[in-house]
Amino acid sequence: MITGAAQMEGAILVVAATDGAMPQTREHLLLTKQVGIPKENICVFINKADEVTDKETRELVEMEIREVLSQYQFDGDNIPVIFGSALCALEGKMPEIGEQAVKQLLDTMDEKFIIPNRNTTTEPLFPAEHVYQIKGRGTVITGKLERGVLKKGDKVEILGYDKEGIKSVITGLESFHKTVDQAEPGDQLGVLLRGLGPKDVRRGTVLVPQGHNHKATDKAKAQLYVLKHEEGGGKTPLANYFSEHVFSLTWDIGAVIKITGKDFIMPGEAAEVELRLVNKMFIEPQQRFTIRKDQKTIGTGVFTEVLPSMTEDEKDKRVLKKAMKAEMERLGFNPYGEMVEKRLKPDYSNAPKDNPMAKEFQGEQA
Ligand SMILES: Nc1nc2c(ncn2[C@@H]2O[C@H](COP(=O)(O)OP(=O)(O)OP(=O)(O)O)[C@@H](O)[C@H]2O)c(=O)[nH]1
Repeated sequence: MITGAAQMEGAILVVAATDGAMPQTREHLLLTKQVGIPKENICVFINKADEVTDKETRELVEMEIREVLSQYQFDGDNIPVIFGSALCALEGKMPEIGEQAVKQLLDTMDEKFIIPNRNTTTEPLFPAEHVYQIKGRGTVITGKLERGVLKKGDKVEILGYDKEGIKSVITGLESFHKTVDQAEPGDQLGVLLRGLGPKDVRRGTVLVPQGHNHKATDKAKAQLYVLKHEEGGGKTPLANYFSEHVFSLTWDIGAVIKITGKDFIMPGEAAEVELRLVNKMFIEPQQRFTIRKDQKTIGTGVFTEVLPSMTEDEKDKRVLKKAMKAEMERLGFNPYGEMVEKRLKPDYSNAPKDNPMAKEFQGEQA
């Protein structure tokens, strides 16, 4: 769900009646909060009801999921919970848990979900999801208009992946195969742009109006929460200079994490960090992000301050390696994995012995 998560305004939490709440249930609830889905806009579909027919087990699964919802500050007592079976719906069997349950799910969403406040007065922001080159017409970017209004003829600029100052004009807007003159926040759009080269825009860049005062940056401060293992996260803490993959809006990119004020972030803990990205991207305060490793969400956070881009020295890989080596020698153990240790050959002779944190890094790397 992660990269698509920038697009979401409501959520159906699907739980198998045979399994109940799993670590990924918690992970997704956290992410649901993280992407700012209104609390009213969530409902639960307990699937595989064909395999769990007795009332008591169903009640137990429902109770458990309501408890988990409450743990994550959702209204566990009142969130709609629907039992059904996707398989029966597909195969046209047992309509009361098949087709009818799916219809009930759709009706519930129609009735209960609120349309989020769509900000039409602020400066537009349109993150690119997909980019197509159409011969003779130009470049089409698809995605969701995050905020503001876009009109045909608007002068826009592309920002992100080190790009800045690439200007264009909107020559057409399309929403669900219909040409429109104006697009509003929340609209799923195709935006046709004039005069762009194939490398000017890609997934993860954003469109903002010309005259904006953003600057793409590769350095920002953020507040980061590291997921617990039970929330689908990793088992090991996060150490200084860890390189991870950061996802925000529609972009995702490698980043080095510097922790402010402490050496590690334990699973279940939050801390202030500085993120140093591989490319300059669109970042603004309050923008949310997640950190993923090996298909797993290990952290979620919010950018708090945009910092000036990195200096050449800060970008220098050798400087980073030196810092990692110094960190290993200061801690007296290696949090970065064998490969790094082999390459950097830290000298532990003057390092403190038996750092209790060392064992936190044994076993599975987060
Ligand atoms: N009995 C039964 N099986 C179902 C139902 N819905 C899905 N399944 C089966 O459950 C299995 C998992 O389905 P997926 O669609 O891969 O579910 P998923 O949530 O992506 O699974 P994960 O990868 O484990 O997260 C498949 O074999 C489906 O056929 C259902 O309503 N009843």
